[in-house]
Amino acid sequence: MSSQRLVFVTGNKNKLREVKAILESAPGFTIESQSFDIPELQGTTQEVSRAKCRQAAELIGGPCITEDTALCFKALDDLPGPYIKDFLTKLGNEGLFKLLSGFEDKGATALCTFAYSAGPGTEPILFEGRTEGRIVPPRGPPNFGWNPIFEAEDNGKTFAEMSEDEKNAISHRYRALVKLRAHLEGLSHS
Ligand SMILES: O=c1[nH]c(=O)c2ncn([C@@H]3O[C@H](COP(=O)(O)OP(=O)(O)OP(=O)(O)O)[C@@H](O)[C@H]3O)c2[nH]1
Ligand SMILES: [Mg+2]
Repeated sequence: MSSQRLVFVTGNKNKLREVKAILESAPGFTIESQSFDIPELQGTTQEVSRAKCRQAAELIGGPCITEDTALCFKALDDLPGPYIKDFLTKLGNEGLFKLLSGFEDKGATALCTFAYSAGPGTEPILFEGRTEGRIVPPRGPPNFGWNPIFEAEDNGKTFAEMSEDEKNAISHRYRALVKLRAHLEGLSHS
């Protein structure tokens, strides 16, 4: 069976590794990457995702996917949300945990939004995946972003305490990719 080639535009090597592991685990897709750190507008997660993918399609000059990850704290009305990268860079994982020290509710949602553009000038289509959990003092190796402070409801472990396969079976990224894959498989059969 021939596989469909997809260009994933990202500046993040950890994301690329997880996307390849999830999408290339079964025949159907081959992922190539282009490394660009695309400027991200402020707005809702959907506005940020659409703008990022439109710019990526212009840069690539063809079909592509992009991904935007948000970490939403329930007590903070879903902030930091799409601004998590800056918050993590400035506060670190300890600081992010302390942000919630004044609140009983440590609940959080990891939200992944993939955007697919068929090429420059076409409107991106969005695919969202969510993992519910809570923010805890860091546990596990600090190998990727805020993995050590996000404890998933599914198994009570932080993302950092999980093996790659365990994380990739329940993650926000996996749940969004299931939807993207179904969409692309539909396209290739029509
Ligand atoms: O612990 C984590 N587990 C994850 O599963 C995960 N996915 C993303 N992140 C981090 O959250 C911010 C998102 O920002 P982001 O979506 O703009 O990513 P990015 O700028 O690194 O890459 P890209 O925009 O070039 O694709 C960045 O700090 C990422 O490192 C994660 N941290
Ligand atoms: Mg980014």
